[in-house]
Amino acid sequence: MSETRQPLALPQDEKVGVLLLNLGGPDSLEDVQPFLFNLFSDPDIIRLPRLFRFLQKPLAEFISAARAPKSAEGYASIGGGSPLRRITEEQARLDPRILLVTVFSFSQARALQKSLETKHLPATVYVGMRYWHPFTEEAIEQIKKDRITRLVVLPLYPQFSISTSGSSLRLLESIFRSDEYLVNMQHTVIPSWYQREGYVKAMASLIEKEFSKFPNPEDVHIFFSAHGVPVAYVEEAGDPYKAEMEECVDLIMSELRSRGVKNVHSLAYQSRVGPVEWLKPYTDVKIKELGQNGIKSLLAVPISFVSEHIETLEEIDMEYKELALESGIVHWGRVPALNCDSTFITDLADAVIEALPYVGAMAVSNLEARQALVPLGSVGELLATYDTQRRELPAPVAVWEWGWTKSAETWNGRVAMLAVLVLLVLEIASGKGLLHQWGILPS
Ligand SMILES: C=CC1=C(C)c2cc3[nH]c(cc4nc(cc5[nH]c(cc1n2)c(C)c5CCC(=O)O)C(CCC(=O)O)=C4C)c(C)c3C=C
Ligand SMILES: [Fe+2]
Repeated sequence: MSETRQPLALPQDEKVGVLLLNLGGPDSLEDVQPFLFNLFSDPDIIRLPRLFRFLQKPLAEFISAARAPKSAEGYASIGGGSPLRRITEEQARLDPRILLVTVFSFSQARALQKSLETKHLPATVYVGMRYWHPFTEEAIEQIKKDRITRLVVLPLYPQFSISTSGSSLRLLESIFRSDEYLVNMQHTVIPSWYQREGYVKAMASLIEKEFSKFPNPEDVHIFFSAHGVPVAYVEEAGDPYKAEMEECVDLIMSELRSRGVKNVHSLAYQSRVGPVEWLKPYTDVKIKELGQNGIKSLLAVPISFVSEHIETLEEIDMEYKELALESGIVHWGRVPALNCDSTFITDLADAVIEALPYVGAMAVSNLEARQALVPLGSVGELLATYDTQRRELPAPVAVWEWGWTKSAETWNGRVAMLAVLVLLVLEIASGKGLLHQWGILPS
């Protein structure tokens, strides 16, 4: 973690790139529905049975239209769009002059590039989002234009999940496979990094700092809230997310204990959508329970994401805060996201430098890499270590809300259109049906 690391001995014609992968979020309210469409088109978010894969896009169209009004309300309440792009771009390439002016809004990409320069590694840091601009495909185009020869792929999720880093890596795999330049470009992936000392210390420091804002810091309940995933991801597809999350919380708590912090803590999962069972305890249920049990001071710690986003700014800061106060909690606090925290960014830079020797090499020969739940390696090697059978998973999102609602008529129309589409596809595929009988389609 020192700034005085020796320059890396790289051949002169090597050009190093770092690709930060992230989720992406709508820049404006008009972007909400197309953003949701991209999200629900992802088979790692809604995995349909093989026979029904052709319905992925119509279904995504349907669900995104259904969810857009509620989702847009959330984005409207945080200023009309997601701050994710701005923060992530700033995380890549930090310009210290501008930092003095607007400290908080600085993106991780800028910061990481600056930190790598300080550590004598000239590298270009790119941002590739999964569901919105700048898309991963756009970042890859730039990487090709810049003639990058060694690439370190760094998903900006501390813990690995099939639905986040896994989905981004699957997309990368398909892009890499279909391009001659990329097939030959050497790369490695840092699949998860919640166990890194710098990350753990940075999180512990942020938590400690918030304590001082409470009247009785020793009574504060530390409440880790992670984004949930459906239970089936963990139990049926082998997603390591839950195990990594629990280990991550243990590591941060051990660091706090070593600093003399004795506070009680708990972990819950937020942001579930749809009717299927998600990881428990649910954040809202747990908050109520803590209130009923007489907890008066609660410090919420968002743990699955390193940037401020809709689920910190709206769900935690507004919805959960209100619920906590209604449940009897008197003193509420929230730990800010790491964003461009210098300990964190410096540690990410170290992670990149440590991963570089594995670019193009089989990381499984490295003991430390092998011990991780998801080992360091190339995109292909990584995807071979988990979820290999790509089992069918229940759709996490409600496709239909029963009951006579205001939008029922619109939805009847949409359902009818969807049914016609399904019948049409089935008829074309089978060569049989009414349209063939009536001579509308040739036999
Ligand atoms: C580790 C983080 C995340 C996991 C795991 C995750 C899984 C997951 N998410 C959905 C559905 C939605 N996610 C949405 C937004 C969103 N999700 C994450 C992170 C994780 N998701 C972030 C950071 C964001 C916000 C981006 C931003 O704009 O700031 C949304 C859209 C918002 C909404 O309508 O609530 C949906 C929908 C599923 C189904 C899932 C696991 C299967
Ligand atoms: Fe999500």
